Amino acid sequence: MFSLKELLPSLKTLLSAAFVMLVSPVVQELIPPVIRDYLFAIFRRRFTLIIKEKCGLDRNEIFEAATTYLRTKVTSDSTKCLEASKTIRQKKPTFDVAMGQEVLDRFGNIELKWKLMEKGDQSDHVKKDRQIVRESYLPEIIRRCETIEKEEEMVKLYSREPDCLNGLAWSSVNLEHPATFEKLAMEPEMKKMVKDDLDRFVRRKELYKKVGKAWKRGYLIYGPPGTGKSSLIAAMANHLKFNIYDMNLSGRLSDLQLRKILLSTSNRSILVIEDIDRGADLNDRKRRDELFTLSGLLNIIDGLWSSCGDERIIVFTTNHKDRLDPALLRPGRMDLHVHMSYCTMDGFKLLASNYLNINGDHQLYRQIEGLLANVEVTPAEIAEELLKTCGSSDEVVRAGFVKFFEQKKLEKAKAADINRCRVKKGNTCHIDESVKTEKFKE
Ligand SMILES: Nc1ncnc2c1ncn2[C@@H]1O[C@H](COP(=O)(O)OP(=O)(O)OP(=O)(O)O)[C@@H](O)[C@H]1O
Repeated sequence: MFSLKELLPSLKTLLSAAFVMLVSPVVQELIPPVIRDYLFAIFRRRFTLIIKEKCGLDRNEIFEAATTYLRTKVTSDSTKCLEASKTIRQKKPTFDVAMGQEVLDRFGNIELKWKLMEKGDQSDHVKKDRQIVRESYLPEIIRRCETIEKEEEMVKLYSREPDCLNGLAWSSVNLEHPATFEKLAMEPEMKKMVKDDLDRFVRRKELYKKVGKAWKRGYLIYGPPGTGKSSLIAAMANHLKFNIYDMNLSGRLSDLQLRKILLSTSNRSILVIEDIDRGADLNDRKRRDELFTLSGLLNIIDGLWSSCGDERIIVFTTNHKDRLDPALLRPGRMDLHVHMSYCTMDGFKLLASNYLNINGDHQLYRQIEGLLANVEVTPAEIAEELLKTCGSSDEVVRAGFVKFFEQKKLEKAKAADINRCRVKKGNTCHIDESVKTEKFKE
């Protein structure tokens, strides 16, 4: 499962930053410096535009677009100090503006100087060219940023930082989860159904408009831990190139706060609410402390998204579908219910092809088929086992799996024994000592 929190940079560092853009008319290179300085002094019409990273609690889209846009500028010779980074999965390094470094840009006949600064380190200049910057240059940067993101096929993962601003602000990292539909072990028909459903959904803007329906789609993904629910969400995001918003519902949130959080999510995104069964108390929260319920949350989302116009996806995940509020399962609430099952033989073959490059038939399969029929194992467990033996001989892989399944069978027998021994007394469960087997007395 991709851990959302670990990937995030400290929000405090980010909040302390702002781009400062100094704007002035371009002075021709050909003019001798003395005259140029003189002209500059006369026609000085510079102004400073401060672009803070946050608009109150919300993300500042211009700041984010500027960061992406300036990445395409900082490799020029004029930039002396860059910040370089490259994660394992990135094909090439990324160069960002370093704190305090100036970056020059031109737009028509105006010259722009960008600087990333600590908050508070700002100065004032005379106002002019403001209109061009505001009405042409900044919209152009946002447009270019969209193009860059499309070309680089960047998918972002947004999370709420619980310790900062009461968890009302989003911060993002690039989603580098490698999951794709092709690599996902799940029922082939179900996989096809989800993929086709997504493709159909994004194609149907006009239809949604025509019938007066909000252009949104809801998925409930359910199944035991380790069956690939998070991997499926990452595969969906990678397939559509949609950003993910991981809506962690822990902590107290009022309707108003919830609205604020939801309003600051962008279009073409997947809003994820994981493990809704864990917040089982969400079902009756309203009655207890006037906070939202899951159904209430869906109502808010319906209301907000009806007016946003662009495509949105919401995904709920749960390990226990049976524990959910029936209001959530009503037809029309979630458009598609997706079951992620224990590993099947098809799933095993796909994982073996991913990890061991086994394609087509293999002698290992006949033995595994028999073993899989008797115990429930998750794709995560199989993947872990394959990782251990990956690169070894067929014999080592086979022996590894025989041992693995024996262990699983033993665990299953143990669990069955314990279940048999359990007797319910009032609200608590006890092991009935009289029927406890020798094996478990220790
Ligand atoms: N269906 C699958 N296909 C391929 N790999 C899988 C699958 N399920 C699990 N895995 C592997 O196991 C890891 C953990 O799976 P994942 O976090 O997606 O499961 P989950 O169902 O979301 O679990 P949880 O309910 O605990 O959040 C994945 O990173 C992947 O390597």
